[in-house]
Amino acid sequence: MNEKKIVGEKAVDFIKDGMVVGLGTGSTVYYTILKLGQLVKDGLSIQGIPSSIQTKELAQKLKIPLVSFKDINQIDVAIDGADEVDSDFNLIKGGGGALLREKIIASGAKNFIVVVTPSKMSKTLGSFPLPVEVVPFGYEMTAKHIKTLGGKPSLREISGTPFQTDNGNYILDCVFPNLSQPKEVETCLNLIPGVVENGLFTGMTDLVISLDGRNHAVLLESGGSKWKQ
Ligand SMILES: O=C[C@H](O)[C@H](O)[C@H](O)COP(=O)(O)O
Repeated sequence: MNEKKIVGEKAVDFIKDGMVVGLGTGSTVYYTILKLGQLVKDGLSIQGIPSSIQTKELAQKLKIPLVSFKDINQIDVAIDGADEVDSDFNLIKGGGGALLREKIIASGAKNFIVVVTPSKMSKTLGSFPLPVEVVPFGYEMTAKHIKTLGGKPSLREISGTPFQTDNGNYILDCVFPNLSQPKEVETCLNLIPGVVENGLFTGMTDLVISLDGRNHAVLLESGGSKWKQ
């Protein structure tokens, strides 16, 4: 049984003909995109807007028509995975380094759906180190400023060289002992010179798709949901 496939595929139930769909990044939304590719092949007419080069290449392979921001007025639905989800549906994202483009897309979407396996759900955020995208120039100084907020940053590296995002930036993975006030931390981090964006997505999620005890997809709506049909 593939948990990611069950929750990922369920999200396509919310996609209708003619929609502009924000396509997230990662191994869970991968199944959403595969399913969308199948539906497009069968005649569904949508336009996708990808949140990473990886997703763009996948969508192109599946022949999902893509648009750019200059050609659209709004994104109808964005679908994405997450690294951690709290009880108010605030998120930590960016485990794959795509957080900036993902946040631009989610913030421009009428509705934002998050697809996660149950292991990602927690009462309070903080088990997953918070990814913060920073410009390479002076990132050591940016890291010092993050420490004053209580975070312990470490530069993300691949085989000894800094990981680079699709935007040419670095990622500092920051352990925060307490993320019970995620909105505050999200705002304060983005005020630090050198920080481009951080992986806290607060107050953005309209619907979480996860699994129940029998491994069936469940739809969870937050109290503050702004879900619009
Ligand atoms: O940068 C990556 C994204 O924020 C992903 O959506 C997140 O890391 C979850 O990915 P996955 O579904 O592979 O766990």
